[in-house]
Amino acid sequence: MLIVGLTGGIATGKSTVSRTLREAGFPVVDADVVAREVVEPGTRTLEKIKLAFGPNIIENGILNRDKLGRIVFGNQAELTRLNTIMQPAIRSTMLDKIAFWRTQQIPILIIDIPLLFERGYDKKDIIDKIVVVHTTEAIQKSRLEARDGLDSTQAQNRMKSQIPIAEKIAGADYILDNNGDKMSLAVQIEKLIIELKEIAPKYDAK
Ligand SMILES: CC(C)(COP(=O)(O)OP(=O)(O)OC[C@H]1O[C@@H](n2cnc3c(N)ncnc32)[C@H](O)[C@@H]1O)[C@@H](O)C(=O)NCCC(=O)NCCS
Ligand SMILES: Nc1ncnc2c1ncn2[C@@H]1O[C@H](COP(=O)(O)OP(=O)(O)OP(=O)(O)O)[C@@H](O)[C@H]1O
Repeated sequence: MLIVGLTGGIATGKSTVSRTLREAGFPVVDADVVAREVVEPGTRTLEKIKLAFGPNIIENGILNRDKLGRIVFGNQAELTRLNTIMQPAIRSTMLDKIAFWRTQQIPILIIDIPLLFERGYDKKDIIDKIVVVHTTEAIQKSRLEARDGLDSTQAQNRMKSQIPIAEKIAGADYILDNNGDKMSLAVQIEKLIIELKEIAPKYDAK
């Protein structure tokens, strides 16, 4: 199985790309979805978050994501505290999902993971090829503000919580430029699919 890591900066278009890949028939493991699963009501990770950030971070058993986002984005110490709790749980669930897909005899698995580089998934021990979807910072910021209803400072804080996109591009095997319209992105994705299908047989025995 060829494992393809899809990453980029916040709001540069990963979900838009992974949606298209899913529609084209590729299974996708989404780290943002996993990050929600591991804090579902009753989980040990949610309990740890409650201990670290106080009981008010949970309302009716459910994590208040907006409140936690306001605490951690823009405050490195708090973000590190959250990451220390979340990352082991996210990693272990991701590995379980990858192990499941290995039993399904599929040629290509897509891993949509915003923090691929930040979390060391670029070592090629798990992920074989890296796709980076990028935009300019100005476009990234305006799409982020529009999608999530954030003000300029909140958007900037979230962007600054990740390594610069130029470093991600430097580590990419495939690059998708999402500064244009969605049609331009779709054309690049079609080309990417052809290239991935070409190399996938080399990973059959893996
Ligand atoms: C702080 C939380 C509750 C805010 O939730 P919210 O629903 O507002 O955002 P969501 O989870 O949808 O994330 C949106 C984007 O923010 C960025 N982001 C999320 N967590 C982080 C982080 N720890 N560091 C840097 N960027 C992050 C990613 O690009 C992600 O796609 C949430 O982001 C969280 O639990 N983060 C820690 C878990 C994590 O590392 N997730 C990323 C998966 S690898
Ligand atoms: N080419 C494009 N033209 C206009 N808007 C776009 C384009 N690509 C993506 N968008 C919009 O930009 C926003 C961010 O895209 P998307 O949600 O795919 O980013 P993401 O990288 O998955 O974000 P996150 O890191 O938060 O998960 C969305 O509202 C999406 O519809």
